[in-house]
Amino acid sequence: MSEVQYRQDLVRYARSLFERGYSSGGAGNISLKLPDGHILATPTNSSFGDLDADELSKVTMTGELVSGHKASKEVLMHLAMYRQRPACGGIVHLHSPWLTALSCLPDLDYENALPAITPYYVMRVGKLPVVPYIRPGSPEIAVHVERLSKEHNSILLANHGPIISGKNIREAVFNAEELEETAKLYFVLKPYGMKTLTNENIDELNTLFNMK
Ligand SMILES: O=C(O)[C@@H](O)C(=O)COP(=O)(O)O
Ligand SMILES: [Zn+2]
Repeated sequence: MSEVQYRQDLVRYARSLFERGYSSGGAGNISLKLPDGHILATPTNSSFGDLDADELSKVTMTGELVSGHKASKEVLMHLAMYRQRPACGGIVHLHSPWLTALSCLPDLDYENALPAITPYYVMRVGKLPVVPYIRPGSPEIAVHVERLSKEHNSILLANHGPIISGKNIREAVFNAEELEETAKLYFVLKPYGMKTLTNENIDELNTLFNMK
């Protein structure tokens, strides 16, 4: 695939997320790994709805701008995740409504904010650890993300939103969609209580269908 195609892919997935309400205004950022080892990211203050493929920020793995507009203020957080997950090819950070609502709950389990309520959530994500609230753009977020990324493809930033990775941008978006749906289910079920999968159920899924 050429770099032009990677750029078009990023623009297309961003627009799709925007049109379906996963991101609004200038919220969120996306990146992917290019075959040359550089990272292509959304510029700071850009909207997922109207990205220009030629203006995307191309940065080195240490964050220097190679071309395009100034990168997202969260680029260090993305780079921390790529460093810890060598097979990762795409990352999305969203302010999607259900996950952002989840990130604001007072009684969050910081080890795992979303229990194993469905098999597909277990296959794609499994566990969702939480980083305590830190202001957006702080390099300190990257330190926490680096600590958690080795074991987890998705992390929730308290009072902010999720950062979600995948083998490529398509998989990262699929994981984000599954996670957002699971957060929605969690809120729908919370007043009634919910039956979660057993450790045996989870082990079986991880053996047969691990997509993480
Ligand atoms: O919440 C924030 O301010 C950032 O995390 C964000 O989502 C958008 O920042 P930029 O990518 O720098 O526009
Ligand atoms: Zn954000």
